[in-house]
Amino acid sequence: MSDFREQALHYHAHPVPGKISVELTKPAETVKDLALAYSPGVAEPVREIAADPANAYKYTGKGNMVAVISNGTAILGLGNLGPLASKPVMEGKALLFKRFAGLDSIDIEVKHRTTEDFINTVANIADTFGGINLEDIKAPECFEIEKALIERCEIPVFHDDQHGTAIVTAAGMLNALEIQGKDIQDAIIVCLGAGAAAIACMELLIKCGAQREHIYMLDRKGVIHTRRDDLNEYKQLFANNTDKRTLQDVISDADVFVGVSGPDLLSADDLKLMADKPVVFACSNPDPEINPELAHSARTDLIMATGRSDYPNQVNNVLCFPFIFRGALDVRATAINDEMKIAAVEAIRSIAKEPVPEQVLTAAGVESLEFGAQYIIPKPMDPRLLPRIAKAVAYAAIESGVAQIELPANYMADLEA
Ligand SMILES: NC(=O)C1=CN([C@@H]2O[C@H](COP(=O)(O)OP(=O)(O)OC[C@H]3O[C@@H](n4cnc5c(N)ncnc54)[C@H](OP(=O)(O)O)[C@@H]3O)[C@@H](O)[C@H]2O)C=CC1
Ligand SMILES: CC(=O)C(=O)O
Ligand SMILES: [Mg+2]
Repeated sequence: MSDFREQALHYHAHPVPGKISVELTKPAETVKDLALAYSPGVAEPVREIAADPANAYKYTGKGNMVAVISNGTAILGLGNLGPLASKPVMEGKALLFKRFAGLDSIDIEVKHRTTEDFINTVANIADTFGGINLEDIKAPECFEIEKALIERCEIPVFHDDQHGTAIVTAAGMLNALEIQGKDIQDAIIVCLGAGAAAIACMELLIKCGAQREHIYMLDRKGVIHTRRDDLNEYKQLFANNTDKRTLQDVISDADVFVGVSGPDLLSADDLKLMADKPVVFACSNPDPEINPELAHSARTDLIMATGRSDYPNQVNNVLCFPFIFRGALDVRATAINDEMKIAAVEAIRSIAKEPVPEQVLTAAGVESLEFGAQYIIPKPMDPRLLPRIAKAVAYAAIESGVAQIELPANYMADLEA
């Protein structure tokens, strides 16, 4: 067993199996405590909630609780390995919610026969939570699932692999193109992958200025083009009227490569075909579309990012989902809309351009970090992410009319100081 594999398994197994547990927020030591916590005291909040469901936010943990829900059909880039095998990833997302945004989170892995079964299961338990983070559900079912749940649930429902990934990709991409001296409106973009992450990333890049006709998307069968008759309605939106058919055809002179597909699918020779000063986001986890060492040995003028923690420029939805939910829940938003997503993009982008706090340098094990090719996007442990993104998102929710309560006075002020 490799040393790292052994360490990873040991980390998950000891001192207790798994990565999360439940803690109590109230005393439960005396007879009086138990009388308040359970019978007879618990009947009082029950009656209050039955009279007005909004009281669930006052008397239970609902408002600070996010469910991380998966069916294990697209676990990272490992594929459809089933709900139970997805549990370490879902516990991991719960860990990140708590560590980075103080949100309580529970993982739920759903075994189901039909897409409708899955939707019904989630819709039927949704009221328990303040928000629902859907995770690692493959395309195209993920689109139908998210749409149906948004319609049926009164709390924010957010498919992280779509929108969390898109927000972080857009923030990193706008910064990377700025550093390379390129404009997103002119950029020729190749997107390898045509699933949950790919479709959402490209749609958000278009909202940020990219031209749809400059985007070449590929799935396992090659370029998605207008003469294909096997495209689902989501891929159809990216059907390009072109004679180009292969990755090599479209990567020639491209400015941008976004990989949200699988490991080792982009070769050094492919990379050499790209235009001057390219931007390469090889975001497949755990193994990127091209290894960064190989990419940097192939050319010196590129900006390179991966989804991993152990290389510079980590383009990973961890930079978004804890913080966007924090802001959404703090104003009891009914949805996470485009205005909130764009606010998150701008907040993430701007942090990368400012001096980096000492504690981030220490955690990253480096002496300095400065906006540039090796630092296009903040590190996940940057303490500015929480106040800046949550506040921007909460304000966007209020301004766009989906907030149900006002922000508390001096919101996040102590963390911003
Ligand atoms: N860094 C980050 O933050 C994130 C990274 N990701 C990564 O993106 C990848 C996809 O995830 P997700 O979108 O959720 O999964 P989906 O299952 O929804 O989509 C996978 C897509 O990849 C395509 N694909 C797979 N293998 C190949 C191949 N050999 N050549 C071309 N296309 C291929 C599939 O093609 P087809 O349609 O033909 O089946 C499909 O369109 C994963 O590796 C995941 O780890 C995802 C979310 C966040
Ligand atoms: C990061 C993540 O969500 C993924 O790779 O699926
Ligand atoms: Mg995921």
